[in-house]
Amino acid sequence: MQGQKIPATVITGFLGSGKTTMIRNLLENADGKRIALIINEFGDLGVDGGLLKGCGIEACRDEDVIELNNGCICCTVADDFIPTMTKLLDRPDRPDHIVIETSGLALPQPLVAAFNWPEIKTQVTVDGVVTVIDAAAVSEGRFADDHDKVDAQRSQDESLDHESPLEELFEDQIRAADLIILNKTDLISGDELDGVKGDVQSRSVRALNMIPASFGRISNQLLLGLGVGTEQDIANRKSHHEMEHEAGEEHSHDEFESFVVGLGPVSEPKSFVEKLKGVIADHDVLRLKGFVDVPGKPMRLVVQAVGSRIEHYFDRSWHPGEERQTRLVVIGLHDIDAVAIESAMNAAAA
Ligand SMILES: Nc1nc2c(ncn2[C@@H]2O[C@H](COP(=O)(O)OP(=O)(O)OP(=O)(O)O)[C@@H](O)[C@H]2O)c(=O)[nH]1
Repeated sequence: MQGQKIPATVITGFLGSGKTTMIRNLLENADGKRIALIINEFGDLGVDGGLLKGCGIEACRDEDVIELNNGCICCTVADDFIPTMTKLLDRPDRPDHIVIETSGLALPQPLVAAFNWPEIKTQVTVDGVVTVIDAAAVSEGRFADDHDKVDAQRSQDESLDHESPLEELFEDQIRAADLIILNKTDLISGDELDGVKGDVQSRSVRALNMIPASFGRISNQLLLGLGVGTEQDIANRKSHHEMEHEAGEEHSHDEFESFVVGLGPVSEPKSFVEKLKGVIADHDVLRLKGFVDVPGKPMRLVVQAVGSRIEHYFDRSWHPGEERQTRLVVIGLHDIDAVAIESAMNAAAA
């Protein structure tokens, strides 16, 4: 029992694993609970907040959706997260539950540790860390594909301790978890799911609690009310980066790069999306998402790509007075060729 403290659920998981989709489901089933959302994204375009704000779900009031877009939450704890939490806690109408969506590149550990800061420790506790995993991506080996190369590098240089940045993050997010959602099971077979479970468990010394799901459809009874108080156990869940930091290395997100591409109106969205698939494949784009202005359509088009999988749909009407724009955020590894990608996207939109 955590007394009168407000429970906060931290939802983490790699880029595009399905965090926002799961949160939407959670809000749709809020059952009268007042839930405040803190959403952190990598990249300057608040797509997740933009999708949740005004989504029409009764439990999702615009003032309860707080966006933190000044970098990954794990690096901006003191400047962004703590002041945001204190402001939220000072409101006269305090929420029943707080849900924090980290960016797909965030290490959850520093965020969870922040709940031990005196400003918030007496008022909030971490109900649990929920890590969403793209089971289809794991099954395709997207987080482990550099093993041979890394092992070869290690054998050349004894001091080298780095796995691929994707694999390290994947493991850090698993190690922080109280509950793991193996999402996107609609894309894999039962045998593949068993393989994913084995792979994920092999990355943690603790026995993991894993639930398979598709489109984040999990009962709130399973998701909320874990009652763990994870902040008290954070010392046992060290990330690769914390261990490296103890060895004198600094944590940064230098391995990843994001930029926003602004384009003109797109009159042929189907063909645009087909061409984007090629751009993503040619340039190893990890994540691409944003909004598209389709002339003659009253609705805003959402484009979402996770690796080679791409989706597009109209989500809501452009608001009166809102500028109709085509803006997409692109995320990749640090050597991604932003100039070539921007020019290819311009060509795709033409
Ligand atoms: N097939 C399938 N697609 C899914 C599932 N869950 C989410 N998606 C799709 O995956 C894409 C990314 O989902 P999001 O919920 O935005 O993922 P996210 O983790 O919030 O993404 P970031 O915040 O960018 O890291 C969207 O196109 C979703 O529709 C699922 O279970 N199955």
